[in-house]
Amino acid sequence: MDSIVIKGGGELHGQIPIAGAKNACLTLMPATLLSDEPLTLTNAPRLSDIKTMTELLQSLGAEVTSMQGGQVLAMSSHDINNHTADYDIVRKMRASILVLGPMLARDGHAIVSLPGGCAIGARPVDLHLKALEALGAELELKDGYVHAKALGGLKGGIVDFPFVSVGATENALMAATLAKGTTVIKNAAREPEIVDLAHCLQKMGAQIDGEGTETITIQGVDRLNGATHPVVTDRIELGTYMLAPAFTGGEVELLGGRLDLVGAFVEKLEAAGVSVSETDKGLLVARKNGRVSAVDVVTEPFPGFPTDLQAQMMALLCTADGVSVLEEKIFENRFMHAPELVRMGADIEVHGGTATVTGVEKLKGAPVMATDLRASVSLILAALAAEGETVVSRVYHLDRGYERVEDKLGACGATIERVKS
Ligand SMILES: CC(=O)N[C@H]1[C@@H](OP(=O)(O)OP(=O)(O)OC[C@H]2O[C@@H](n3ccc(=O)[nH]c3=O)[C@H](O)[C@@H]2O)O[C@H](CO)[C@@H](O)[C@@H]1O
Ligand SMILES: C=C(OP(=O)(O)O)C(=O)O
Repeated sequence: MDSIVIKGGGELHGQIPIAGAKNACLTLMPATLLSDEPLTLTNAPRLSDIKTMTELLQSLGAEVTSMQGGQVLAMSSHDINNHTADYDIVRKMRASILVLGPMLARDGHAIVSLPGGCAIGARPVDLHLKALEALGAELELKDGYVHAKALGGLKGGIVDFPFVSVGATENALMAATLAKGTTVIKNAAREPEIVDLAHCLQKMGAQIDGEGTETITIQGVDRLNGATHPVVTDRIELGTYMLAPAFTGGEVELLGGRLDLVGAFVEKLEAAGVSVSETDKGLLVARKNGRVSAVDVVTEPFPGFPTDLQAQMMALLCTADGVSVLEEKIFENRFMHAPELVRMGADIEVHGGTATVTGVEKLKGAPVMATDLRASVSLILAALAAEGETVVSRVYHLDRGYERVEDKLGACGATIERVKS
């Protein structure tokens, strides 16, 4: 298993290009199952999760060709010749559940393994299933698999979510594009990845209104055509690298960065004393004076502060001046980075969904273990400004969501290398 070795100290200066969003690409790829014409995605990120989704789609009969080093994915799903998404692939990646809605909508049947929980929480899929039932699907859970049928085809209906779910909104949205009649999704997720999916589906001929708001209305059509679509910028990769100069001092320009993707996060960054400005090419982040200030953070669905940036923000606040309180409202077990940061000298107390961080002057390098995707990168960020050497092990988590992290940070002056084993 590879590890990442970082020697802390030294400001960062330079530019970092931001890739297309993992969480958008993983929902755009299953959309290929809705049409027998080709769907081409440009600006795809080069990540292990994309390879896993490629394998899953290929197992269902889709052709997926990766071009330009992985930045272009040409997909074609002339026929779905296997309607079962197997446990061995689904268990690797929760986004696999997103093939359920499209297969059901196109062919009226699908069998998909339940993804199960993961390190950050139980992560049930009941809302995905209820949404599909509201569109007329009959569902049965057998031997760990969801068996779904809609033999006369899906029918438009009202999908009223009790709380916001990104994944369930995506599954419902894709399924509704081919359902007969009108579907209204209430309390829909408003994440940029949902808007990106809706824009791609619109290019494929879907009739969708209200994406980016709480109510999405879909008028079902008989078939969808092919399209070419660029994957939206990864707001989580963007936020992660915006934090790098906040840890180390210096100035970094994030190429392709957009304020509208990271509004709530930027508010907190500025409150902590970090400056953010727009440039022709993206966003410029600088921390010119001493320590950052403590700030309180509550994670919420978009447009609130994203759960996927909570670990990285906590790492920053470990050396802030004062006491910060972070409340995690999306996932019940998303503080696994806290004990690892404590190994580096942080003062963090976790009670349920709340972490209280009392800033210390400096963290110290240590051997630490990545427990999940965002936890991994929070440890790398912390290590950039820590005294001495940090070795982050189990970085396969990192490779799910960040391409070439060592090259991107190394280009700005960080002392960071991947050690293969
Ligand atoms: C609202 C939110 O911030 N969602 C995040 C979530 O999306 P993801 O789509 O994975 O998760 P959801 O948005 O569906 O989950 C939101 C909440 O709803 C619960 N839930 C979800 C589905 C369901 O059927 N039943 C149920 O109870 C989840 O356990 C969670 O507490 O993780 C992604 C990866 O970290 C993030 O990029 C998303 O921003
Ligand atoms: C937890 C994440 O991804 P996933 O939902 O694929 O586990 C994430 O993107 O931070």
